Amino acid sequence: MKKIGNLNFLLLPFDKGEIPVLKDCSLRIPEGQLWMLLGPNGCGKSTILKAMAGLLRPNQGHMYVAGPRSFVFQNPDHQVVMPTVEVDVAFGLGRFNLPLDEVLTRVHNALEAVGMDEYAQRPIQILSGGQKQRVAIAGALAEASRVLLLDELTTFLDETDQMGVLNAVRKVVGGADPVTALWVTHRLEELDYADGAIYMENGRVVLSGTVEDVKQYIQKQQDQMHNNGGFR
Ligand SMILES: Nc1ncnc2c1ncn2[C@@H]1O[C@H](COP(=O)(O)OP(=O)(O)OP(=O)(O)O)[C@@H](O)[C@H]1O
Repeated sequence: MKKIGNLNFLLLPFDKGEIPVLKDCSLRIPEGQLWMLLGPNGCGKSTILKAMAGLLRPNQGHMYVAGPRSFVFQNPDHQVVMPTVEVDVAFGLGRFNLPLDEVLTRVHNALEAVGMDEYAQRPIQILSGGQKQRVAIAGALAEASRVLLLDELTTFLDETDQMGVLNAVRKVVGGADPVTALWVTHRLEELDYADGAIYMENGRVVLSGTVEDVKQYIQKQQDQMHNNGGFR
């Protein structure tokens, strides 16, 4: 078993039904960093993320993730469901049986961390998609999650909202209390916010390294595709 900072796991061959989706996947993300996970449609990015979050159970192999973790969905309407911002962030704390003072402190700190404190009393339905994503991330932080698993958060967002979410994640990852994040994306411009990147193909991790390494790999793939008339 591998131990890697606060995000420790080893994912061995993993079948979904009869079809193996992830094959010998093992990746490493240093604690307190934001890494991006990229790859063609259907290569297994969301499956890895969901397995790490405990939303999917590998039916072969072993997996180990250290530290409390939270999954943030592509569509915030599937996650941010309470009437106001403050109540939504507090919602997940119900199961911890905390004193009210502590709930309020955690909610305030989490909203501040994602730049949404001044929206605490606002109704959820007036928020933009990116603001809702930041509320979802605040919910994870309030629950003291140390690992954020972020699945294509910006797909439905305009540029302003996209920047708001990227900056919020960057800020919490670089904060005093180390948070580690793995962010699935198709948007190459988002790579510039990352500390490192991983590229997957057909259920395998084919590259894990610097942002520059992954950019070069993608460029090479695109050049090859271009030279082959659009097909690989
Ligand atoms: N519930 C499921 N049952 C069976 N196969 C599934 C299931 N969910 C996904 N798959 C298959 O697993 C493979 C990986 O899917 P996954 O959603 O992880 O890919 P992805 O890289 O996140 O793709 P995208 O970029 O399109 O979101 C695909 O072949 C997909 O069809």
